[in-house]
Amino acid sequence: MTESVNFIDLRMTGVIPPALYRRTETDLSGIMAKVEPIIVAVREEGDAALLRFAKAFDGVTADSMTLRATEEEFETAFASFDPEMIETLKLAIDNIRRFHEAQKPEEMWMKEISPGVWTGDRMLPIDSVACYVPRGKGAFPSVVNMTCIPAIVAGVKRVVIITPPGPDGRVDAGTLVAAKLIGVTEIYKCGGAQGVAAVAYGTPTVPRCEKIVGPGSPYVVAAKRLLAQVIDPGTPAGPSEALILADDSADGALAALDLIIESEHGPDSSAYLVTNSARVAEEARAALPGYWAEMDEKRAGFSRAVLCGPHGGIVLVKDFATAVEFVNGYAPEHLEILTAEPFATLGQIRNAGEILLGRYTPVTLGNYLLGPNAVLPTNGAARTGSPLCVFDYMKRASIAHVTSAAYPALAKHAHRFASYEGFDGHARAVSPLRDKLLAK
Ligand SMILES: NC(=O)c1ccc[n+]([C@@H]2O[C@H](COP(=O)([O-])OP(=O)(O)OC[C@H]3O[C@@H](n4cnc5c(N)ncnc54)[C@H](O)[C@@H]3O)[C@@H](O)[C@H]2O)c1
Ligand SMILES: N[C@H](CO)Cc1c[nH]c[nH+]1
Ligand SMILES: [Zn+2]
Repeated sequence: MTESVNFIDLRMTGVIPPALYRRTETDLSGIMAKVEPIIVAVREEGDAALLRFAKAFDGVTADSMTLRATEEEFETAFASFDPEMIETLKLAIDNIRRFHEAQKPEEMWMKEISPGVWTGDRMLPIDSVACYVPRGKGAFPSVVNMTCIPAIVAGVKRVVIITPPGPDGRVDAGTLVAAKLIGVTEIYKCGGAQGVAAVAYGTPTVPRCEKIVGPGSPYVVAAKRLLAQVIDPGTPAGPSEALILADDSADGALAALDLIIESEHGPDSSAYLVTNSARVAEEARAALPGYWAEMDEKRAGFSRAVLCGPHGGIVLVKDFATAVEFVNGYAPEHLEILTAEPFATLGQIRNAGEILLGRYTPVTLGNYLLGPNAVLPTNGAARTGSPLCVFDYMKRASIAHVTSAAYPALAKHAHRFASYEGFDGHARAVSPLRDKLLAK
């Protein structure tokens, strides 16, 4: 491979070309057209359609496949699983659980906001959630952890996993082991659009769920959009992306090592190193080919496609303020800060899904085991959106109580308001008519 990394030198201009903020544009219109009949088939034929699509799209060749993972599958997965990897999963699960427990709100709060007026919020878990675990481009026990643990911490009664089966008709072993360690035992072998439709409508085997969370292929994204009136589609999480922000204190070779992390997910990912240091930029440029040469061929291919293509590379800017402007304009999913004073830099960042501070906090740690959720807003959604968290599995009801002493003054104002808006029934409910009934 002779491609060279995309090197964007903006030192002569303070202007960041808007094209640099773009991610891969997945035109979903063609996919939507393919997904519609899949959804109809699942709604009308249920399990039979799921089994047919497993053969067609997941290459299942097994003669018979149960749609729900069996106890035997869990046991086989555990028996063949590397014990050291179980240790690692346990460490990740512990940290992720502790983070989300710390994040969990009080079940209820109430405050007297004016004399006799008590108001607050009550938080309750949703009844059921389907956690989508992708399998097309790899195995993702990490997604099991990130989607199921906050659900359990939130107190969701029914947590199920849906995931594409392998050609052998079985669930990926890492997914089975992580699920069991967390305490999730309902896993259904349906991926893509058919999986989303199954939990949206329910089938004889797959339960209907209130909400679906987790990243997936464009088929999953399209199905979530089409079924948004039937199932809560949660925050969309698209192709992975990261920015590495470095100043002149950074080691360019280290920055390059971390630039590769999210670029290896797939050719649809995005990743930039942005720096005001020509030395850091040049060191990173020089280091990349050596790293790619040492990597797994498929992953190196994805990384090269990203960093030598239109959605990745090295951006060299004239000063650090412009580098920060680039970060805030881009609103990355993951941001790693490699500066002399990362906590001082943090104060300048307004838009990022996850902010990792310093050279000992690479994106890889955040992806797997620090605790904060790695299912994050992508494609600039971090401007307004937040990481997946316990709140995504809970709903909030406002609560209020008025004392008899506080009622008369409030009723007078509410009556005036209702009359102004022309709501006679509203007004009568706080009129002297009520006073008479209250006095009975
Ligand atoms: N944000 C995160 O936390 C995170 C984590 C991991 C992965 N990701 C992203 O999630 C995505 C996962 O991609 P994946 O491919 O592994 O997902 P996937 O497992 O959902 O894709 C496979 C499914 O796509 C469907 N499909 C494939 N070809 C089809 C066709 N021709 N017609 C109809 N359906 C078809 C099938 O149902 C199949 O089961 C990637 O973009 C990755 O970057 C994000
Ligand atoms: N980078 C993904 C989130 O954007 C998380 C992940 C899982 N495995 C590897 N990476
Ligand atoms: Zn990753």
